[in-house]
Parts: sequence; structure tokens; C-alpha cells
Amino acid sequence: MYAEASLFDAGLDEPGAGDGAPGGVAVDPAIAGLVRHRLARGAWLDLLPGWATGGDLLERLLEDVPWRAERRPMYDRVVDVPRLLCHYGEGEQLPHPALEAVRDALNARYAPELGEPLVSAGLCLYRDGADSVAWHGDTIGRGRTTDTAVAIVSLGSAREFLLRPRGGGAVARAIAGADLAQGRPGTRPRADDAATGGSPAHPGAQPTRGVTGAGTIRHTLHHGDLVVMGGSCQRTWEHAVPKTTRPVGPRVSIQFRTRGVS
Ligand SMILES: O=C(O)CCC(=O)C(=O)O
Ligand SMILES: [Fe+2]
Repeated sequence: MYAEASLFDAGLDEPGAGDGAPGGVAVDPAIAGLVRHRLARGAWLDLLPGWATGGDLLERLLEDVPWRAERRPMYDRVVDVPRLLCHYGEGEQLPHPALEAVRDALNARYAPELGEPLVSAGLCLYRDGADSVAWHGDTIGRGRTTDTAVAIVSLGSAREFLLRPRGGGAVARAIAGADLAQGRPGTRPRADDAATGGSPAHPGAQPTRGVTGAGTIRHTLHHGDLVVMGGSCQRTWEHAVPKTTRPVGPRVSIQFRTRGVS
């Protein structure tokens, strides 16, 4: 499967599924076009825009996943977590067969490199621009001390995904800026970025990617995009999905992780 470059419809091989099966999503099992960006401090970021598209997987997940609201202590209060969650641990059936096919395709590419498979899936639902995730690394468990990978498939509305070196650092800023700021074909601002900002080439559009003066990498994740954070990324960098005042619809993020990482 890994070597094939043809597209297949993940989930369509399942019993009872057929053309137009609910949730069928097209992914290229070869994950062709994936680009690795080396960050400072032994971290890397793999990006592939538009990997998982087509079908109605987003709609299926919005309806079928038993989304849960959580509350967490913060300082002296308990606050609502600003997104809905559902976690599928190792061996648990995922909420749609298409997700199993996506995980299998990721494992064909990443398990040999990691020496272990991605086994769990954490799902987050950002209902609108008021939902977010604050700066953090996925450091519960082994991610705190060892290299890991977290592969994220983003469905639905475009949202900004931010990365910054933990604690700042000029070296990280320089290296990250040299690589990620260049962009590449296929990562230009898209139509749904319109009315969000401005650039000479695309009036009213925001750059898909950039590095701020403070060393924060800003990368817009669009429907179907794949981003994989690897190496030391969870313990030497932090990531966030900030709130936005833009009128945005729901976004579902699916994070595949290795054993013992969350
Ligand atoms: O929304 C995303 O893609 C990131 C979510 C995240 O960082 C997390 O749940 O740990
Ligand atoms: Fe995270």
C-alpha cells in the first residue's frame, strides 16, 4: 500500500460501504508531496496540504462522535475547556472506518521511522472561533522525556496553528524562519482566507504561513491538511490554536499518537 501512488477511498472497503459511502475520504496512501521542515532543537514538522479530502467525514464525525465538554482546574477556579473532546485509546474502535484507513496510511509511512505505530486518536471539535487550545506541548507521558510524533489531520474550517520554541530563543527563530517562511507551491493563501487581512499579491488574504518577529510560526491548517510534529517537538516547542474573531465554522482535529503519549 505504501508504494502505491494511486488514490483510494479510505473506508470504502468496509462491509456495506460503496461509492459515496458516508465518510469516505480520499487519501493518497503514499502521502506524496509531504515536506519535512527541520526546526531547531531536534524538532521537525511534516506538512502536506489537502491530504484527506472528499466525502462527508467531517459531517459524520460532527454527528456521530460522542463529543464531551470538559472542565479543568485553572489557578483557583475550574473552567470550561474551550473545545469538545473524545479520545480513542489503543485498540478502541475509531468512530469511522475512514479514520482507521487514515491511521494505517500514516503508520505505513511513519512506523518504520518511529520504530512504533501511532495507536491512539484524540479528537477535538472547535465549534467556532471562540474555541481554541492554549500554548502547550503534548508532554503527558513519554513526550516529556523522549522523541515522539503526533500526526494531526485537520477537517473543516481553516484555523491557525502556531508553534514557538519553548522559552523562546534566537537560534530557533533563525532556523525556523529560514525554512518555513519560504512557503512552497500549493501552500498559497486560499479563497477562504479572504477578508481576513491583507497582502499585496492577494488583497484581503492572509499569508498561509509566516514567522512573526517573536519567533512564532503561523501556519494555517485547511480542510484535509496533514501536519506531523516529530523529534523533540513536544518538549522543546509549544503549539496552539488561537481563538479568532473571524466567523468560522466547525473544525475537527484528529491527533494520532504513539503509545504512552498524550
Ligand atoms: O487542534 C489541533 O490540531 C491541535 C490540538 C492539540 O494540540 C492537542 O489536543 O494536543
Ligand atoms: Fe497538542
